[in-house]
Amino acid sequence: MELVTQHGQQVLEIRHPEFFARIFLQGAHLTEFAPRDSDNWLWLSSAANYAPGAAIRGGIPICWPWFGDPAKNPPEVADRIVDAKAHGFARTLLWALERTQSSDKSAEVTLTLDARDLGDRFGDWPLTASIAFEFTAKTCRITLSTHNVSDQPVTYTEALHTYFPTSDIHQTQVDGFDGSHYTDTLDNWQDRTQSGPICFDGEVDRIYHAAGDIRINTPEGTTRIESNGSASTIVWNPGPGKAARLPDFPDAAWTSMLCVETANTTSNCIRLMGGESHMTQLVLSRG
Ligand SMILES: O=P(O)(O)OC[C@H]1O[C@H](O)[C@H](O)[C@@H](O)[C@@H]1O
Repeated sequence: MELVTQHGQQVLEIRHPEFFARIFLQGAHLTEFAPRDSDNWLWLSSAANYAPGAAIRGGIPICWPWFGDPAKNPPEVADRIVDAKAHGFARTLLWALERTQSSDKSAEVTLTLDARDLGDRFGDWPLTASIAFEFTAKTCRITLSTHNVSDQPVTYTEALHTYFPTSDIHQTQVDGFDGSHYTDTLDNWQDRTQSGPICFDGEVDRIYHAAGDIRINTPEGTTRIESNGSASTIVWNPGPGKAARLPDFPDAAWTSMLCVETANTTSNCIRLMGGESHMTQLVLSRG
């Protein structure tokens, strides 16, 4: 493992005989995980903005301590938000590298963020976050832990906003939500029920009130997401119109990516009593 400078940022490169991974310390942002002889399991925009304070388009941005538009969050979350950007502040701040460890089979990296250190500009969030990455030749396990360090209840929302590649979004399906309820944010936030696999034909932006065992089937094969401690899943593809409006996103790239986000949001927000913690985990595997 080596800390290097890339695009003017501190980046931890994990060069293991069995796999390669790259984590930006800003945002504790994993942009690449590739077992030996494999492509990157994560999609990364060729037009990504790596400037300090910008969110990298691709990989796994950490949305914390709120997901999405502040105004769409439960009042207990929205009331704490001072810096009214979408998806919280964790994805654009520098995390501390807490621990690294590797063996002949795996590598582990832990980074932390203490929201009490940030000052008034970010509001009153008496929370600490830690993210643990565990890589092997066959899996990528990510655990986001949140701890309420105060003696009062604190409510937050979150997402591990994973970008996946596909060679053709029209031949891509997401399995695991048949019969699940979701909120269609593109249709007045109406509640609907999924029937069969999720298919893509233009913009999709949905909050599924379900999680668990998910399969992304693309022409290249199947990626599996197992989640724990997550009760929401966001499924997003910008379609041609939104893709053209996003500055860090090539116009045609909506056909070669999708996001399936391991989350706790809207009515599945997490309310931590003083001293309590919560863990949200995803495990990626292929085949
Ligand atoms: O552009 P960003 O702030 O990174 O957000 C990218 C996307 O994230 C989520 O998936 C939301 O559901 C989308 O509505 C949003 O467009």
